[in-house]
Amino acid sequence: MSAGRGLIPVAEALAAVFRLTPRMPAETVPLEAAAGRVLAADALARRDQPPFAASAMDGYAVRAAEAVAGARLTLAGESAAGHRHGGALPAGAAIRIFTGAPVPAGADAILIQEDAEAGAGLVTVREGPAPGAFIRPAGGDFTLGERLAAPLRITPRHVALLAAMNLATLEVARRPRVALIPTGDELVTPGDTPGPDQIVSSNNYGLAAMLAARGAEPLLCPIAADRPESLAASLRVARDADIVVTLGGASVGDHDLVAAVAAEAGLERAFYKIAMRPGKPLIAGRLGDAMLVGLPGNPVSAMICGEVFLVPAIEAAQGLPEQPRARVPARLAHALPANGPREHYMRAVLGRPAPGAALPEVRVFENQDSSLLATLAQANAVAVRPPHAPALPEGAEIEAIPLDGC
Ligand SMILES: Nc1nc2c(c(=O)[nH]1)N[C@H]1C(S)=C(S)[C@@H](COP(=O)(O)OP(=O)(O)OC[C@H]3O[C@@H](n4cnc5c(N)ncnc54)[C@H](O)[C@@H]3O)O[C@H]1N2
Ligand code: MOO
Repeated sequence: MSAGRGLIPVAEALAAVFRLTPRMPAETVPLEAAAGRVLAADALARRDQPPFAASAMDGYAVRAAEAVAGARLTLAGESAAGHRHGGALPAGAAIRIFTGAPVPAGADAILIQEDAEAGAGLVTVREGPAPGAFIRPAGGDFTLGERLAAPLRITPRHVALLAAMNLATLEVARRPRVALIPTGDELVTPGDTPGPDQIVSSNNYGLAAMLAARGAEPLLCPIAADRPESLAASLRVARDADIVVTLGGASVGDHDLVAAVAAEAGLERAFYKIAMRPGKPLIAGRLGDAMLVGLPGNPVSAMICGEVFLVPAIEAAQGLPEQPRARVPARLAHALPANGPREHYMRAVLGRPAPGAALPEVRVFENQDSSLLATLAQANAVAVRPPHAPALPEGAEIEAIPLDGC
């Protein structure tokens, strides 16, 4: 089906963005700075964990065959976490032991203290443990050389594991530097006093937050005025970044300068104008060693193009697989009209399944005007409609991209 006059399909545009995306070299960071970064080389455990058979409970290390109900065992010493008992367990004896302490040689079970009575150098067994009870075998968690394979986005759970593996530093992909250049005489910085015809620049801040959450280092550039020299100067400064993102000025109006000024600056354009709503005037290409992405100015267009193109690019730049945003199937809570020629990314709220239904329910905002940031903030997903999709009744299945871990 036609994507609409000369507009390229979203999937093709994303494939081009992946081809343009620069891949980041590895750098070494301390463990405490590793969360959120992408592991660039396999991390290998530097020891077994636990490094010795350890007690899982407070009680007595015993031989299960001797520690039967009614038996009286001689108390022969103590093993605490960090201070093992020097010798082996003598015959007919028990060794006091605490959680995390090494199990003495000869012991094969832990008699928990609730099942014993102690006094006068003796331990009387109330209920005997099964062989192996409450002993964590050496290497039961992981063993020397066991690996956490790259590439991998490091979560707090991985940080705990990497610390236990005795790794103080890690090889991770460098953060891609993303220069964000807002354009337009109408813009002022948040906190400034706008003139009567001015508005506050929002796209650069929203995108900086979005991309930083995916591991990028955003660089907030000054607002470029609607004059070619101003934008050209911004591009000269920004091209040292890995990814240069212009905001606004992408369309066809007399003051929309990005395509012309970027071409003048040496942009090797990969595409301009895509079959996406919102986001039609998207531009991408290579500018020196950087990828340039020219986002539309309408705030929702910029943010949704950020989610659909820049988030996957930032992940790929850090060595993660080239993947479009994950979609989930959902059930429409209401009917939708037929779609036009552009793939439509509709702000929506994804909720629980309706009673008796398997799929989550999705409600699409009625007003999808690409200037409305309030509805974007209320949305937790975007429902996606292919070009020329037919009208859908209530209850029809539709795909949605969950946002922000929804
Ligand atoms: N005749 C046509 N007009 C328009 C077309 C078209 O095909 N033919 N496309 C429309 C579409 S779709 C979009 S999207 C916009 C995109 O235009 P630009 O990328 O050139 O964006 P601007 O004109 O610079 O700005 C649009 C709008 O967004 C506001 N804006 C810009 N930057 C920011 C910012 N950093 N923070 C907040 N708001 C921003 C700007 O003030 C405008 O209101 O073009 C349509 N027009
Ligand atoms: O593509 Mo524009 O982004 O429809 O508003």
